[in-house]
Amino acid sequence: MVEGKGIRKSFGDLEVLKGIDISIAPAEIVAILGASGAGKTTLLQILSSLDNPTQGEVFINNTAVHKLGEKQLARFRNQNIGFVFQFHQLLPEFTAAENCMLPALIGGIPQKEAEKKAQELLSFLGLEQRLEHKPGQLSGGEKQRVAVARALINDPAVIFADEPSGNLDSKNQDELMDLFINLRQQFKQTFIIVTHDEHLAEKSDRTIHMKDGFIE
Ligand SMILES: Nc1ncnc2c1ncn2[C@@H]1O[C@H](COP(=O)(O)OP(=O)(O)OP(=O)(O)O)[C@@H](O)[C@H]1O
Repeated sequence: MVEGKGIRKSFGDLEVLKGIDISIAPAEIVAILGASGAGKTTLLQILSSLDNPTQGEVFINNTAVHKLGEKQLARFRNQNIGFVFQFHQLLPEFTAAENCMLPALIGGIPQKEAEKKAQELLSFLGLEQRLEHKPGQLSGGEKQRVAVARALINDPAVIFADEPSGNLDSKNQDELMDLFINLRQQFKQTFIIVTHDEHLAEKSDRTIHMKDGFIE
């Protein structure tokens, strides 16, 4: 499903990723762990096509994403990938339902259909009473669930999450991981999650430990 071959990444003289080979199967939940500065976020950004490797290749769903042009890549991301970040990055002037449906509208789904899908997803995530709330009227856990719904709206095959629970208390952290496991069961998505939390990582199918730009 997601494959990185011989990935190296340098920022100027600093080599942050030093030759990484990684292969993640469909419907697998993988947690990437490691000390601060080990290169976890850099690897996630490259595997998810948000950044280019200095060397190496990335395949998502058998597509060589490093070879796509900018327009093709934007389209590919919209259709195939969901992103969840530590800070939910919801648009403050829009309601939960509007935030959730945005990627569907960008992908060309008609408004009514996008609305319906957003309602279904938010209800599935226990937010049926919050559809018209704006992010400022939601709790941290609720905001993060809206962000998860937004990541799921185009039925992506793979979800990349960078410290998705980093901003949540331990109860909400647990709930978020259980949600990912539940979603994988329902929709068979692949989840690749950068986390500092060993407890969360224990619930994943596989943990990958990074150290100084290598996989241990
Ligand atoms: N755009 C950039 N320009 C220069 N250096 C960068 C850039 N992005 C990351 N780095 C450096 O690359 C190294 C790895 O960063 P990265 O964010 O991948 O680590 P991480 O393992 O995710 O750490 P953390 O757990 O603290 O988020 C760090 O030393 C960081 O300073």
